[in-house]
Amino acid sequence: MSTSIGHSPLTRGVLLHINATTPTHSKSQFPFLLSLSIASAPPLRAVGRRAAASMSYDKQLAAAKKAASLAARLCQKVQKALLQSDVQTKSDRTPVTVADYGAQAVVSFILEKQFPSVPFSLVAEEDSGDLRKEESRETLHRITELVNETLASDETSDISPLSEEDVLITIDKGKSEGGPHGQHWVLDPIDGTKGFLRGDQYAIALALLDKGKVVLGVLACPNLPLTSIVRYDPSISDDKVGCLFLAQVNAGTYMQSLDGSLATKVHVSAIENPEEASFFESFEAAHSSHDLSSSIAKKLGVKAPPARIDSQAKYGALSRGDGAIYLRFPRKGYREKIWDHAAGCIVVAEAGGIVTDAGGNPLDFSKGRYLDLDTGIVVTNQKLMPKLLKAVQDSIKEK
Ligand SMILES: Nc1ncnc2c1ncn2[C@@H]1O[C@H](COP(=O)(O)O)[C@@H](OP(=O)(O)O)[C@H]1O
Ligand SMILES: [Mg+2]
Ligand SMILES: [Mg+2]
Ligand SMILES: [Mg+2]
Repeated sequence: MSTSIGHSPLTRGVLLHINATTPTHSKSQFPFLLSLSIASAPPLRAVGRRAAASMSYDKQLAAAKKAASLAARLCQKVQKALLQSDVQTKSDRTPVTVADYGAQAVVSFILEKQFPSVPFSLVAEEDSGDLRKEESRETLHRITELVNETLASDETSDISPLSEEDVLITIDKGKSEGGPHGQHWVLDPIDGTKGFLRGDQYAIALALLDKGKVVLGVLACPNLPLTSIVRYDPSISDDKVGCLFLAQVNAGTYMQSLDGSLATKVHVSAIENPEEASFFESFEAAHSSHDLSSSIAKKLGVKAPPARIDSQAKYGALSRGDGAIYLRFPRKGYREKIWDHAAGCIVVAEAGGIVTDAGGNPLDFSKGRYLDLDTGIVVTNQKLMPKLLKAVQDSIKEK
């Protein structure tokens, strides 16, 4: 038995409203979180453990937040009225939509414009190859319209519309190889495209690497409920949806609603007894072996059925304690890409969790576009990790 989590946004409003009884927080409590406008980004300020750190990424975090929020706006618009012609198939047979391309263009454009004096490097999933083909003319036209509408909807900016060629060039800024030197943005414009197409969970995932380490991450999850996803039943619940997770190295992870009405510090689950832990895995069985995770859960005595969720929304949900474990075991030979994990990884780590491969090694984002890891990805809190890794390694041996 399993729980599949998602909802059709066609039947639900995605705009959020502030509940009068919900506590809100002053700007001074969360200096790096609240402004969508970069112009009014707060001054650098030590926050918590970051006081000891030598480097602050406040400005980059404010820019990332603005870029991901605008990209989420574009994606929500497309998901509400998805056309058949909005979807294409890439050469690796995975789907891509006008929203994947549009979101990549929006994020790339905003980030480059924001930091004109530093070399811009972006490692992103999509490229313009297929869009430059004759048969994609209409698709490119639609993407360009979407990008221009989205950029124009940001009342803080005043830019002239992009041409189709500008959009193609902006998408292709994402071809950087990343690596261990300098700073690189890492973007998955829509993580969980299959979930997006089903009307379920997806995320805009944006991170910054500095000398090969992830130093900030933003996850925009337009369909994630503000309350726990494990108890969420979209057919009967009218919980508000739309979460933004923000993490900066040594400064913790915060969550707010996508409309900016809430900002709270989040922590991973403190559960120590695996019997009480619920676990997350991919909705798509082709992305991660459900059999292997079920044998691990059995060994640990986990009682709850797995919660199957698309995208890095799993990392976001885990960072606030909706569940305690996330297991991912792709088929042998599959190479994980850095944009599928960079933002999620820091969101969980700054909330007190650990992300490793099946051998217990931390993920290494300094090797270029791919992660080079030992079988699978394992995520949980500090207390559960030793037991979990033992169960993982025993189950892999038995396979
Ligand atoms: N055979 C496979 N094994 C593992 N991951 C795969 C896969 N095919 C695609 N993916 C990745 O799984 C991601 C979605 O993860 P999840 O299963 O957690 O929703 C996809 O991201 P995109 O949707 O950005 O392409 C894609 O990169
Ligand atoms: Mg993809
Ligand atoms: Mg992805
Ligand atoms: Mg993607």
